[in-house]
Amino acid sequence: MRLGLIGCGNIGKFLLQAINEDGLLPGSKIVAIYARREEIAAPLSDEFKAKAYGDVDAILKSDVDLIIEAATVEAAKDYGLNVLKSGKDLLLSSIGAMADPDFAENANKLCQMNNVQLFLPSGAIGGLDILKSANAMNGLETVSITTRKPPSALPACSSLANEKVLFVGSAAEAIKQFPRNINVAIVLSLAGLGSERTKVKIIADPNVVKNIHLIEATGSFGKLKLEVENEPLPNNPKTSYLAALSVLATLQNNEKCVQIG
Ligand SMILES: NC(=O)C1=CN([C@@H]2O[C@H](COP(=O)(O)OP(=O)(O)OC[C@H]3O[C@@H](n4cnc5c(N)ncnc54)[C@H](O)[C@@H]3O)[C@@H](O)[C@H]2O)C=CC1
Ligand SMILES: O=C([O-])CC(=O)C(=O)O
Repeated sequence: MRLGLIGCGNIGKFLLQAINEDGLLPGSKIVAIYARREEIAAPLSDEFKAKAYGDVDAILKSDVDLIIEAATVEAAKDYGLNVLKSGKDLLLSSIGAMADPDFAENANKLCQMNNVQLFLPSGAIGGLDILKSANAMNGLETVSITTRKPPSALPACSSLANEKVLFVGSAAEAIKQFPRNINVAIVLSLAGLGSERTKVKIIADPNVVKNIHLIEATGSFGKLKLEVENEPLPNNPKTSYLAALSVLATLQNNEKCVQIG
């Protein structure tokens, strides 16, 4: 596979290292990168032997097979549909884009029309397999996620002495208010009850150093309780290491004949 990358921050650099340097996706390479600033793209282009492009359209005209978005929800919305229109597969890190009903509907249509695929990795959480099974006969009743992060991983709460609940509400509202911090709630919504019925609580907690996500669900299947204590990425406390790993794992699994889960 020839891969294109939009966004050269922490997840992007992790992928360049893992795929182009460490060979963790045999037969595939990131051959095209786009960062908004040339001074970011140029040294990465040299180091990882991936051509830096000045805009995304130029990458879409090249012979890449799949585009990885590792930028922001806004960027995912700006570029995502054009990627699918151009006949390339798309992998979104910023799954929050899918909370926009127009974007989600158009993305679905384009995938069908152009016979391309949209990959939505599980990111910094898990349990999506359970929710999908639990809802196979519409038996899922409640789904919630409680996210607890250090204040440095959340906006506008750097000097907290005690834990503070920043948000309680639907996943649809959470991603509007915290587009950089709660993409996990949207992938959870997509696997289960949708973004209006998925409940979210976000807590800034000065006593934790990890990004902790507690997922709870009930339904005819029984009950689910799953807590992930995520190590943050070294250069970005906002992003969990598992989120970057899940992008790599999705790419490693997408063409396998035997599909697990
Ligand atoms: N699904 C999940 O569990 C998670 C998803 N995410 C999503 O992944 C994204 C990337 O995460 P990180 O790499 O840790 O963030 P980061 O902040 O380290 O890197 C993002 C990079 O994208 C660049 N960027 C922003 N807008 C752009 C645009 N329009 N075009 C090209 N580049 C652009 C920024 O300059 C930055 O270098 C986050 O913004 C978030 O939306 C992050 C963590 C978990
Ligand atoms: O990395 C995490 O723990 C979750 C996150 O930022 C997101 O879902 O946007």
